[in-house]
Amino acid sequence: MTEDTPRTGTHEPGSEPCEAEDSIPTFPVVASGSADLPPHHDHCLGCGPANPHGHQLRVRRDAHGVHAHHRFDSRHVGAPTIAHGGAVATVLDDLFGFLLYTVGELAVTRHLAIDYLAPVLLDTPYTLRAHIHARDGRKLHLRATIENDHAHVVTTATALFLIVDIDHFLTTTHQPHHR
Ligand SMILES: CCCCCCCCCCCCCCCC(=O)SCCNC(=O)CCNC(=O)[C@H](O)C(C)(C)COP(=O)(O)OP(=O)(O)OC[C@H]1O[C@@H](n2cnc3c(N)ncnc32)[C@H](O)[C@@H]1OP(=O)(O)O
Repeated sequence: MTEDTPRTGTHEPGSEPCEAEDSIPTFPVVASGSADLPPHHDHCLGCGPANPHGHQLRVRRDAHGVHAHHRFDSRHVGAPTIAHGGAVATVLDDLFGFLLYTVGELAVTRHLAIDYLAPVLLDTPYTLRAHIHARDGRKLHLRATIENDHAHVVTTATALFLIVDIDHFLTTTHQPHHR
């Protein structure tokens, strides 16, 4: 761990931004019931407020994990009137990334699986929820749902995130893994 390593610890709601002065994102543990969690970084495709092409997801921690309210719009169209499955996956992957605020660690997606049970419609309100199903060492097994205003679940997702250290983001020589 170096002095550039993202900090972990307890975050008082609304007290400090996600990014340190040197622009290295931090993943402090954020208390349940707090206000919006900080975006991963300003230009994050899922949640960055400065990314005009992004989803600008706003996520809160709750007693079970994290949740968000979201509407897909015409930028995310797949089949007419329906959100593109890749856009839905983007938002779910990013939502999973907010669970890092419940563990206070850096982690990345190793596996993401999505069941599209019913179309996700454009310009329609949805509630997204994610929680940690199990932790096994550095493996985080995660689950998520998207439900409509009638409490019907339209999408479910599971993910395996692996905890990594800061060097993961600093090296440019990653080798692919073959399973
Ligand atoms: C300048 C600083 C910037 C900092 C900035 C921070 C930003 C933080 C942003 C977060 C924001 C989030 C946003 C959304 C989340 C993304 O978008 S993350 C981006 C997408 N993901 C990636 O790029 C990850 C690419 N993959 C990798 O780099 C490497 O594969 C990994 C994930 C580091 C894992 O490599 P590894 O450590 O060698 O692990 P590997 O041996 O493959 O597997 C580890 C274990 O998992 C098991 N496993 C693997 N796959 C499976 C599977 N499908 N099922 C079951 N088990 C499996 C293996 O069997 C193994 O088990 P054990 O043998 O240990 O018991």
